[in-house]
Amino acid sequence: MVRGRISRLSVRDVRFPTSLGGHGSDAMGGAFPLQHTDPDYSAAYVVLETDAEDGLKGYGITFTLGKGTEVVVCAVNALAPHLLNKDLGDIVGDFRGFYRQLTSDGQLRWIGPEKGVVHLATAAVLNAVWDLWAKQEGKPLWKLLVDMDPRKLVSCLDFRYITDVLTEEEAYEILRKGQVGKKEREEQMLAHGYPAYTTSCAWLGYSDATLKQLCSKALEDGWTRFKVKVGADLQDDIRRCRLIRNMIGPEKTLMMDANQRWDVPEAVEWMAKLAEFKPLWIEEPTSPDDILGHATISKALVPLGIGVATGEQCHNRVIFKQLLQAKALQFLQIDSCRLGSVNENLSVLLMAKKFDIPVCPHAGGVGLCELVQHLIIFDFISVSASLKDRYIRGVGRVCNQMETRNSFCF
Ligand SMILES: C[C@H](O)[C@@H](O)CC(=O)C(=O)O
Ligand SMILES: [Mg+2]
Repeated sequence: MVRGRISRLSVRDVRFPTSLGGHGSDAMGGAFPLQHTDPDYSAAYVVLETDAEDGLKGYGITFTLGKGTEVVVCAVNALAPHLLNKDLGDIVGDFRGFYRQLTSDGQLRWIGPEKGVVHLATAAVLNAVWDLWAKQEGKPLWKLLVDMDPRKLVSCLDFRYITDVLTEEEAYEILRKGQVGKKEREEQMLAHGYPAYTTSCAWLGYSDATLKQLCSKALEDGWTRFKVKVGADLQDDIRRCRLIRNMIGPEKTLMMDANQRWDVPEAVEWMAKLAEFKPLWIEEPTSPDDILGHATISKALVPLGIGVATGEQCHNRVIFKQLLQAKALQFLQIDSCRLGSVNENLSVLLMAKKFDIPVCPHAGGVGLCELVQHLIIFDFISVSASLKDRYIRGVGRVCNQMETRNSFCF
């Protein structure tokens, strides 16, 4: 039973100096060889308190990089009046309405709508609401979602702008069919976790020596799927991809990530040169807003056996809808903090199911690995019922499989 009135919303600017070690570096940003040298992994960290006696708090974040956090914190504070003094029961009782209320704020909508800083702030705030709801129900978020009646679940989602590909009734049907075999899939997740890959050995700013050392360690730890950053300098990419492919051998999976570095023809030409290293996908080959550009790249890379993955900077469900309609991606990468929290992420999971495209969430940044596992475990148990071509991003810890954990955020 949900209870309490939101009595306090606080938001903190949390930063980690990851740039000092080149962790998180990619091909976007300053000119080569500088690259994206200053990604300080950060989060706008929201805490919700209620007047209920249980003392439970809701924790929500959105992932940011360094000083961008200041702007998101400001946007979270601007959204706070929508939550303060509201009953949690009223919020989750009409969650679609509440999502609409936040994304339609008359003065904030102009700097969105449903995109950019204001949408990142919406994600942080709503992530905290979902966390609080799950905690009050005494369940991890994935379990709250898995156990929820499909009618109630679809009532939390905003289908505005996507009904041309997915209506509420179709979403309900997907979830209704997903009830079959749910128990077995839940047991499978609890016993074995979800397949995972690592990016931790091959950030662009790492020296070859660091790459080798981290890759050996990852192999020792049992990892079998590796992502390497590419896109700044072709000869450098060829050397690094050869190095990593030689180390992992021909059977293990290699993914590549260009972080939006290329124009469309350049992406195709560049990837033709990296095809010998057999990447499963090229991630973010060009601007995240260029739907038709992604479609062109996808089409050109099919004969090379390379898929296109994108989504970590995809604004909202509308862009994902068009990426799916345009056959512009083979791997869909939701981001738990860029889309409007669980509400909007679920609508994208359901569209991906309809288009039969595997979802491989973006993670790795502060808190993202924790958040996305709830979404993807729900996806497996209640929506996709498949692990084919689906991988979650892991950091450090357990190899190849993300274990299920207890809370949504921390
Ligand atoms: C700047 C970030 O570290 C970015 O490179 C992350 C990313 O692309 C990924 O995790 O994938
Ligand atoms: Mg990426």
